Amino acid sequence: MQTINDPNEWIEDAISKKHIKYYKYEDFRDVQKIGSGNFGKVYRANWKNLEQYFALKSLSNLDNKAIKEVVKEIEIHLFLVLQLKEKVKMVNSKNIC
Ligand SMILES: Nc1ncnc2c1ncn2[C@@H]1O[C@H](COP(=O)(O)OP(=O)(O)OP(=O)(O)O)[C@@H](O)[C@H]1O
Repeated sequence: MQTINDPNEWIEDAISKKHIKYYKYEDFRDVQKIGSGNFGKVYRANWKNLEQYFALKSLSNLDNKAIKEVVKEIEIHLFLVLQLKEKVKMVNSKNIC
């Protein structure tokens, strides 16, 4: 298991390499708490002028364990997005034939 020496540095590095997209907190509005988990609280919010809701997660303690949880969640999201894109491609190719 890889050890992360400085979680803040790890996050900054992931953002600069564009592995993680950075959103300014001030661009979110109508932030409302919707739940809490082992790593912190979860809020729903709108971003900029979009009506769509986003889930914001605040980590109460940014340590190695929390970072690994963040990475795991990003991997799950990426996997689901890729699966969805494949399904859309399949539907589109069926419609073309
Ligand atoms: N994307 C989301 N949309 C709506 N509600 C969410 C979303 N993510 C989290 N929640 C709510 O916040 C709660 C806590 O979520 P969170 O992911 O922090 O913890 P968990 O998955 O329940 O447990 P753990 O802390 O062990 O990962 C969830 O149970 C759910 O009610």
